[in-house]
Formats: sequence, C-alpha cells, structure tokens
Amino acid sequence: MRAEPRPLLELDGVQAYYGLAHVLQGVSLTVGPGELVALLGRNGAGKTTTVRSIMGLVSVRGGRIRCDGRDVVGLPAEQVARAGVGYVPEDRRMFPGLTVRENFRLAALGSRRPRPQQQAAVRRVLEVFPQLEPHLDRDASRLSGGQQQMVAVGRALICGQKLLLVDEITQGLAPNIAADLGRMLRRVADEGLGVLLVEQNSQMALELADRVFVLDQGVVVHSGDAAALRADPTWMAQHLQL
Ligand SMILES: Nc1ncnc2c1ncn2[C@@H]1O[C@H](COP(=O)(O)OP(=O)(O)OP(=O)(O)O)[C@@H](O)[C@H]1O
Repeated sequence: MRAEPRPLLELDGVQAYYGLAHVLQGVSLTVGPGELVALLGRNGAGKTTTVRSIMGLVSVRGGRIRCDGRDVVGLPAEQVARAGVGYVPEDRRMFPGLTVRENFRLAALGSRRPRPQQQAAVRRVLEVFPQLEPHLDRDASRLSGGQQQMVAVGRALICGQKLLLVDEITQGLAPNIAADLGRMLRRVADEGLGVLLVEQNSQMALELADRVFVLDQGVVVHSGDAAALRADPTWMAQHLQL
C-alpha cells in the first residue's frame, strides 16, 4: 500500500481571536502536495482569518498549524514564508514603480537559489502566465487587476514556495479573467504545489478543487471530495445557500 504524502498544510483545532472576539473555533483542515483545496463559506465565516492565522497575522490561542511538517503558530509572517508558504492576499500589494521584471527579480533573489535556477523559475512563470510577457517592463502597479494577480502568484512561485494561500484573488475581475486565473492555479497544483483557495465564486472553486471545506461561524461545517460534491446537485444549495 502506498503511503499518503505528508500534508504541506495541517490545521488542527485552530482557535483564533481578534482581541476578545473568538473568530475561529476549532478549524481543522489539510492540503497535500498537488492538491487544490477550496475554503468556502458565507461572508464573515472566517475564511480570511484562517489564512491570516496560518501567516501569523492573527492571534492563535489554541490548536496546531504545521507547514511542511513545521509548527508555525507564534512565528512571524516572514518565518512562515521561509517554511515554504506563499500568501497572495486580496489586495495583491504591488510595489509602485517596480516593473513586472523587477518584481520577479526581487522574488528570485529572495529565494536564495543559484542564478540559473532563478532564471529557470522566471521562465516557468512566464509559461504559466504568457499574458505577462508583453508587460515585463511595465510598472506592475499599473497593470489590470487580473494581470497584477498573475504577478502576485508568479512572485510566490519564483520564491520556490511549496504551498500557496490564495485569498479571493478573482474578486472584481471579469469572469473570463477569473476563469483564466483559476485554470492557472489548477495547473500550479497539478505540477505538485499545494493550493488553499479562498473564493467567493463557489461554483468556480468547486470545479477547480480536489477537496472542499465549508466554514460557518468559525467552524468547518462540511468537507468533502469536490468530484463527489459536483455530482450532487443539491449540495451547493444545502451547504452554501446559493
Ligand atoms: N480586524 C478585525 N477585527 C475584528 N474582527 C474582525 C477583523 N477582521 C475580521 N473580523 C471578524 O471576524 C469574522 C470573520 O471574518 P473573515 O474576514 O475571516 O471572514 P471571511 O469568511 O473571510 O468573509 P469575507 O468573505 O467577507 O471576507 C467576522 O465576523 C469579521 O467581522
């Protein structure tokens, strides 16, 4: 019997707070290598808080978070990133004045890999996001929303991260651009990375994902295999109230 690969991300009974507000009340989930896992739920369910807890940006006062086998609760975000976690937040955070090429070069330098590997990583990202090639010398903060998200995901890939946390990056984008980004994330997972995808468009997320977790009021109320859920027409209505 083949052993299951070790998860890249394991949350076990995570309790997180904003001040006195107890927002996550025991969240458990895993993401394995090559897996795209969707985290769904209504507004205010705790999806962003889950992602921010992993990155050390929220006060976690119970439970365990492991990234690639390393306990990360209590570590600052830069150390979580060093454990192999790339975070692509909703607001994408482009540095104004830096071109796309410079964004990629900075990410490559940060990876501390040998130069030929850095260059290969940039070439790889341009294969995944060919739309960026004509814009390499443009100020990244002036690109369209979808292109900026591609730069943000590209930076995480160039850094050599094994796990990507992607928080609502399709928000406000045209449906065809959102679908392109989704397909690219699926490709990234198919190449062996783990992807945790927070997505408002539950239908799209369910189509892309291998597994799905649904949060409500800070707890996982449902989880399952995405293929099985796609085959169940009543599931979306029952669990996501769509
Ligand atoms: N900085 C904060 N301070 C206090 N409470 C917060 C803060 N950020 C979020 N909350 C609260 O925590 C709860 C979970 O919010 P969170 O942003 O994680 O939800 P979400 O599922 O990502 O929702 P959305 O889809 O609206 O982004 C909500 O009740 C929200 O009001």
